[in-house]
Amino acid sequence: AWRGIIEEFREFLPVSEKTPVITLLEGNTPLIKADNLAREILPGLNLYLKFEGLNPTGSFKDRGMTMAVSKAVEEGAKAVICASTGNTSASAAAYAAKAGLKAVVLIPEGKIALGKLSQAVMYGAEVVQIKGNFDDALEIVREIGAEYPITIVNSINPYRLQGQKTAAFEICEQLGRAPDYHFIPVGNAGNITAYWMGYKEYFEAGKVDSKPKMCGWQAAGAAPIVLGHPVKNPETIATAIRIGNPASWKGAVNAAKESGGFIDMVTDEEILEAYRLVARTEGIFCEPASAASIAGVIKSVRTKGLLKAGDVVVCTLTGHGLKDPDTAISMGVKPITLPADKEEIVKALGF
Ligand SMILES: Cc1ncc(COP(=O)(O)O)c(/C=C/C(=O)C(=O)O)c1O
Repeated sequence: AWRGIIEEFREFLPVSEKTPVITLLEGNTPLIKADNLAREILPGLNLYLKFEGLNPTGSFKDRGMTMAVSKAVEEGAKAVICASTGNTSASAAAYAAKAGLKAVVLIPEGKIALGKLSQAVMYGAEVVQIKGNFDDALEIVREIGAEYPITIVNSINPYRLQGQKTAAFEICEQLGRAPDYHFIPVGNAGNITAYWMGYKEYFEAGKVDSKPKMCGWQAAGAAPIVLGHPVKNPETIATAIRIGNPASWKGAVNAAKESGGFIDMVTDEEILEAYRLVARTEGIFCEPASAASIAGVIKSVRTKGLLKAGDVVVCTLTGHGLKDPDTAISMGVKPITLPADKEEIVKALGF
């Protein structure tokens, strides 16, 4: 039975027998062949979706958090802290609860998806909504972590990237090879950095004989790496990646360059088109930020002529759609309301 990513990938992780393993059995998420979606974008494309929304707290953050919290316990920490657009705080709160640690989370007031806030609250974190954005919150967390005995578990904590690189290992095992391209959303840029680390390690270990081109996607209103400068007031409906000054900026640029890939951006409209399309063609409900990777595939085909039939492309869908019910309801097909009368309903449905 699956024992969580630390036990499954121990040989590739900075853990020893002294490391307590705090796990919610994260990882082992499905790699789904998306033939219906591929047909809508580019017939013949071998498109796979790594659905990280099926992790214990509904996002990829659990991979990094099992490592960061296990190492925090090993080092005698009593409390953890993070800034978050939502998913990091949900995951930190859950793993802290499992570990018996206190969790303090700083989130941008009014800019966190409902599902994520409900998780941080339920897992028992101290939830602080700041009058500012994620970048402001991260700055404060860096200062607090430097002055007080509390472990920062944002992806500036190297153990987070160590845990997150295991998704690349799983993809290589599931595909039996590395993909030609890996498309991924980019916010604080830890995940694209972690995946590239993972693909390189698996290649160097002789587990695969190639590495993918890393293709990162920012939201047009929050695209500091694409623009080449921090964005003071980032704005996007994909609130998970509403970040103006990514902590792993260098790692992301390095991943794109070393792999022969790139970092580009997609508009909110393109993100929402992809968000709806993947749900309607594949029955997969991801959150808006995750759909940036699919919007990137669509843009790459439509405007960049980048991909061709036969290419093996993996998109990471980073979070579950249930995280952000408000966006789903506002962007989905409107429900109709009718009296509880069969005839009325049958008529309205045009049977
Ligand atoms: C669904 C979802 N998709 C993509 C990203 C971007 O990953 P990174 O580029 O590694 O930051 C996030 C990130 C969220 C936070 O940064 C946070 O929770 O504080 C996310 O939740």
